[in-house]
Amino acid sequence: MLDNIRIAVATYTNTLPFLKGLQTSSTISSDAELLMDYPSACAEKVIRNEADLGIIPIQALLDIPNYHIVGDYCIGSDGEVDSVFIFSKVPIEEVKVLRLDPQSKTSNGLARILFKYFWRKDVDVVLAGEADAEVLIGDRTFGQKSKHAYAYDLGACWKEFTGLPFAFAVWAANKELPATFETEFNDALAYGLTKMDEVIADLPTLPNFDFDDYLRNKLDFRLTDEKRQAIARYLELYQTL
Ligand SMILES: C=C(O[C@@H]1C=C(C(=O)O)C=C[C@H]1O)C(=O)O
Repeated sequence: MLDNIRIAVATYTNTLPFLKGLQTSSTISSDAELLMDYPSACAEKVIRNEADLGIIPIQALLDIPNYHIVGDYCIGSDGEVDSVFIFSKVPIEEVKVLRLDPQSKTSNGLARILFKYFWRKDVDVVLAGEADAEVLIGDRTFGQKSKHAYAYDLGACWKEFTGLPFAFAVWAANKELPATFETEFNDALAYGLTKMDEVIADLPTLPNFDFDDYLRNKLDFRLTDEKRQAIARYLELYQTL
């Protein structure tokens, strides 16, 4: 039995309903420690065993031996997600250099998958420096869509490519966890999602971004069979890059 379970939680708005549930649950607050960071850093913590479970970008599942997905929820969408983009100076068919987002794992891989198999186009991929297009995820994209010549929503592009919804990140552990903990954990996530009104009421107002629409309509937190299919498809394609 683990005394103090370490949970890596993303600092993005899309994780706030889950965070509310985890902070409200007396069992989770007494048995667990919440470690807050951006998504790629949450993954590193679980990979390096500095956390026992966390919200894991699905690409990083490939780096966690014996991972197991915990519970029935994810950060996903069925089409447009409104916080995962390729912002570009030119139309997608003219992109030569693509810059990745250091805070992302899944969406960086998703952009490369889409270039290769959906747009069928070779691009140079860089981690920093000049580029004609960039991957950008999370809160840093809010209200930015109209400021770029071209914006491609990767949730929408994936749906057009596969006909499937998508799960960008899932709750996953790097070890066996007590079944009672996993049940409490999943119940806490479910409870947090019922508190959406409170989560939204606490958010600021942004000129070009609708938090209500984002959290209630664009994001889809249920880890359905179709999303599990999407994860399997993504991981298969990622390994051919
Ligand atoms: C929809 C999003 O999903 C995120 C995208 C991730 C990624 O690209 O690695 C990881 C975690 C999720 O929070 C987002 O944060 O905008």
